[in-house]
Amino acid sequence: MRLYTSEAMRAADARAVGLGYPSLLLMEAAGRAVAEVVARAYPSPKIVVLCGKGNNGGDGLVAARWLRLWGREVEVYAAAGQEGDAGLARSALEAHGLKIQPLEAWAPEPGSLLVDALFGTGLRGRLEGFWASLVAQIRASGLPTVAVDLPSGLPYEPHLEAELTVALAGLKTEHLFYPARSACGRVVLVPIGMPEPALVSPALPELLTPDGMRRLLPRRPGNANKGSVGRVLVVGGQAIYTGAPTLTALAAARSGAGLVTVAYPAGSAVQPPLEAIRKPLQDWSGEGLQGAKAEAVAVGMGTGPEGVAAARAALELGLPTLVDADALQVEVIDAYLQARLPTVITPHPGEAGRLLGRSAAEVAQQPLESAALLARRFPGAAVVLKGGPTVMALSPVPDSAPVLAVNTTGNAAMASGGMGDVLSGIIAAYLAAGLEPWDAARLGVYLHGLSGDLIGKVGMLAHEVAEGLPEAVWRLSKGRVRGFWAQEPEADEAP
Ligand SMILES: NC(=O)C1=CN([C@@H]2O[C@H](COP(=O)(O)OP(=O)(O)OC[C@H]3O[C@@H](n4cnc5c(N)ncnc54)[C@H](O)[C@@H]3O)[C@@H](O)[C@H]2O)[C@@H](O)CC1
Ligand SMILES: Nc1ncnc2c1ncn2[C@@H]1O[C@H](COP(=O)(O)OP(=O)(O)O)[C@@H](O)[C@H]1O
Ligand SMILES: [K+]
Repeated sequence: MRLYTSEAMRAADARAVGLGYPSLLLMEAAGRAVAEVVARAYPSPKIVVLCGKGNNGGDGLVAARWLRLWGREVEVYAAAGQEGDAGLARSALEAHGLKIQPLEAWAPEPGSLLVDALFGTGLRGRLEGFWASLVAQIRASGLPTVAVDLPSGLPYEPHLEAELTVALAGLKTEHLFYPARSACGRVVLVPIGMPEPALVSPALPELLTPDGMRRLLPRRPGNANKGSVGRVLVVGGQAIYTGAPTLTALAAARSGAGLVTVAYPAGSAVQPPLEAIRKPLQDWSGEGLQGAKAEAVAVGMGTGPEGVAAARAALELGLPTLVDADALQVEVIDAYLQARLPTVITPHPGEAGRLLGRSAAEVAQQPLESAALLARRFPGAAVVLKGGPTVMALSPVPDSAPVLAVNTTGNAAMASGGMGDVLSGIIAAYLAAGLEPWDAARLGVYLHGLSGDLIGKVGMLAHEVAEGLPEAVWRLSKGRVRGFWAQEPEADEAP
């Protein structure tokens, strides 16, 4: 599944039409799907559909027809001058005897439900004049609103705020990224019959889906032993961040690693989990790490200024490595890539900003672009730019266009200390289990967020997210996970 910009979705529409798929069929499917979602989510109120001049308005006119045919009380207010498919949708509705009123005549009616079919992906620039005051009037009414495709006005200000948004054919950036995402409310994605070749475009970011991620889960044969399913070495810890490597080790073990070893400065207060092997080090010379039994390393968590020394010591093991936190320095990552080691880097916006020479705020405002820049700067490394949502990027070879992926799990309750350390442990466990960096990164990010969603409450702690991983993996493996865009998420899995 791909993530679209408005432009990319319009291109997909054009490809469908180019393939011979009639656009009126798409509009009919879109409008009917909107009607179905509205009818199910709002069984009783009077429905007021507000339609613009373009195809978004056309979808609203189709939805109004079906809702009326299903016996719902429907009023329609529309801009004048629909043409093409939207014009046909208008005459089809009028053929059923419904009188369409001008948009200017709309006034808020308490108890009604609004369907916002004013603007979708065709909006160019901010709303002004009549449209801006209509948006203000609708918002001031406080009436519940269902948006067709996008809340009108997005991604600019002003825009409508929807309780529910019915995304047509594919999810758009506004449905995933803040602040626009807040205006969408609950998002339900509906297919509209678009031919698959029209939808797929490798240049668009991949959206991590339950099906896609389930396929990446490593199989655990019945005769597995602790040495055969992946052993992880965690290298970190220092005076004040003694919990960080412990959380990473816990998460690696909870992700199925057969053995976890924690290497930390001797004399520090690091307390590895009971099940872990301890490796207290006298210094970061690297000698102390030799002989550690592992198939992958996680380095950098809680090392403070010793991060570079720790990462250089770990580099000598020649293993697939996850580089995090204090080890995230340009010279470290370059050294790993020069050594041709499979590498995953997991910066948060502050660390990414440091690597790119930008501010954390700039990175957080442009996560897709920033992840792509990091991938180009560090070709061969799987880049995990953490955030809500986390974005991943990989340029397989120098100067290659990065492939991008966007996570679809996780929630704001995960904004608390130690969550990143847990993510590092998960990804390291999958590296140790033999997954390629790109697969380990995507699966790890997805499961981390899924475990957080299964808890879903503010105040949850990082170690609880680690403890929840077996349940998250089990549900994913059994096909019991649905994307946030599903019409009816399973009751016991919704946050
Ligand atoms: N084949 C297709 O193209 C399909 C399109 N679909 C729907 O069509 C929508 C896109 O339709 P359109 O491309 O017609 O675009 P919209 O309906 O989103 O908006 C286009 C209209 O808005 C006006 N407009 C643009 N910017 C404005 C601004 N800043 N201020 C005031 N007016 C402005 C344009 O002049 C035009 O009349 C999608 O969001 C979706 O709802 C669906 O029907 C499915 C198929
Ligand atoms: N609002 C949010 N939505 C989704 N995930 C979030 C959100 N806030 C934080 N997270 C996740 O929590 C983790 C935080 O990582 P990080 O900042 O490195 O924490 P720490 O350094 O305390 O371990 C990341 O994986 C991030 O994606
Ligand atoms: K809309």
